Amino acid sequence: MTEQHSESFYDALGGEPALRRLVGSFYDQVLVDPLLEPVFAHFTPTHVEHVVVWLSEVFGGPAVYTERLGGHHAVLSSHLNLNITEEQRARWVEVMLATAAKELPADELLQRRFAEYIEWGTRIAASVSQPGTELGEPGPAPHWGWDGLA
Ligand code: HEM
Repeated sequence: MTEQHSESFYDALGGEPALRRLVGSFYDQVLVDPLLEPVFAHFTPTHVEHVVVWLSEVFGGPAVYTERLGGHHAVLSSHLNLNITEEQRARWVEVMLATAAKELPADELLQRRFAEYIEWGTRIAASVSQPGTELGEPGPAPHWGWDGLA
């Protein structure tokens, strides 16, 4: 943890309520975006809640995704065979970061670390989404904070 941030990354970003606002607003935009909407043809309302729970765990909140929703392996599996293009990945990032700028605190390091996770995570999602991917055992859920990937 850096000197100027005594609060945990999770608390600083506003915990689960902030992530719920972020993800809700994000999918409102994704589901009407011409490039992204076709990828989310099988979207369900539980999707939003599951992404909130995943992001909470990654950023230092409770490990509920690992305990109840299948953990890292399940998140990666959700993206298998989606065939996400680089254009779609980049658009996903663009919408997410624009939403984070509005919904998360205007702390420069917090926004930067969040953006780094999003860049990293979307590259993995797009990579495993290509045909023929075999996941193997991906290990525990990643953790991300003031110093990036823990
Ligand atoms: C940091 C990046 C990402 C995170 C944290 C993430 C997180 C998740 C999670 C937690 C789920 C499971 C939802 C559930 O259980 O219902 C999921 C599913 C999904 N994700 Fe992502 N995702 C990321 C990137 C992407 C990208 C870049 C795309 C496409 C452009 C994408 C498209 C999808 C789709 C279509 C599903 C639903 C698959 C189905 O129908 O079950 N994701 N994602």
